[in-house]
Amino acid sequence: MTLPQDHPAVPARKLGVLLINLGTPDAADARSVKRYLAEFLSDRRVVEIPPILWQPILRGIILNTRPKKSAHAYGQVWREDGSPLAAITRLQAAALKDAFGPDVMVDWAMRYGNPSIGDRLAALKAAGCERILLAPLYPQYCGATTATANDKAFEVLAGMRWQPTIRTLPPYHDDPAYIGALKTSVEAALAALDFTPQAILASFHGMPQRTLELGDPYHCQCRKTARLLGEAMGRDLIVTFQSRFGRAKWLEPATDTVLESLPGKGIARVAIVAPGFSADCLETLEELAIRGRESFIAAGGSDFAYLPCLNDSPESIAMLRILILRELEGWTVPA
Ligand SMILES: C=CC1=C(C)c2cc3[nH]c(cc4nc(cc5[nH]c(cc1n2)c(C)c5CCC(=O)O)C(CCC(=O)O)=C4C)c(C)c3C=C
Ligand SMILES: [Fe+2]
Ligand SMILES: [Fe+2]
Repeated sequence: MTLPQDHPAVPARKLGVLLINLGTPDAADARSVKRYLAEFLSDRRVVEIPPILWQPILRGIILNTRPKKSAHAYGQVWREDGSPLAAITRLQAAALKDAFGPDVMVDWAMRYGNPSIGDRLAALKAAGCERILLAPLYPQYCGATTATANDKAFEVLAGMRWQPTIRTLPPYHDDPAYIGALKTSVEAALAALDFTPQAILASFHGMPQRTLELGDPYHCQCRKTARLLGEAMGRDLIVTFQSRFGRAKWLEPATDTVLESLPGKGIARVAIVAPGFSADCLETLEELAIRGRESFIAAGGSDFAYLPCLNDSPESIAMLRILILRELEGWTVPA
């Protein structure tokens, strides 16, 4: 879109972009994981059970059992520069900073844990950003991810006497820039394999089935992403949902169930990609790449490849730059 002649561009203002992802513990130990899970699983956008019923279960059972198990899982994927999710989001912010130059400040935050949305919003404001784009890095909109990230930012803004002006990044599940970046990334990863997969799974994080019935667009947006990616690649993808949590019915089919069923159907060579995660994390590196592989091979599979997320690859940064620039339109000053 170009601005009409009689509608001049706004004067120069310092612009800020805050990349937001889910959150992760500060360290791969049970104490840190407990602190992180307590915050995450107390979010009413994530667990929609009334607190009077849920908090005793969370405090009495889950926070006494899960942290140790999860800390072990985090330990298997932890990097020298920290939790993969945080390390990769930091790299994405640094690459975008280079891509935008000095007129746009780029920072990053986590919805749960550190660096917090409150601290980073305050830092952008203190650095003189009068206009800030909140960019939750979830291609598919979900109340439990996109909405709660924005809620937290607006909660922080509610405490500011002089608020910056705010925009939010829309979901980009069907954006040609995103589908194109996925196609480039997946095809490059497939070309580097030493086997030819008979099937490719597109595994998305699951959600309770009830959220679909209540009108959350997440499930439909996941399916649309997979359809468009499949069309772009000229082959069908098997859509599955992973990381089931709790006793309620979750979206199906479940990634683990499908993986284990494939060898029995004559499919012994698979590749799996997780297009809903903008950065690799516990749920991809441990649940898919380690446990998924183990269960597929144990079920009789012969070859398994986990294809990485977009992360800070050149195609990912080029895509994010396009999506972000579009939202900054009218805020930017023509060169
Ligand atoms: C990408 C979208 C995500 C949706 C939708 C989502 C929903 C959701 N998740 C849980 C419970 C857990 N998720 C955990 C980790 C986790 N989840 C996402 C993304 C989505 N979650 C990411 C990126 C991560 C990885 C974090 C990391 O540190 O690498 C965990 C913690 C790990 C564990 O103990 O297994 C839990 C718990 C629910 C209940 C939910 C929707 C209702
Ligand atoms: Fe999750
Ligand atoms: Fe998990």
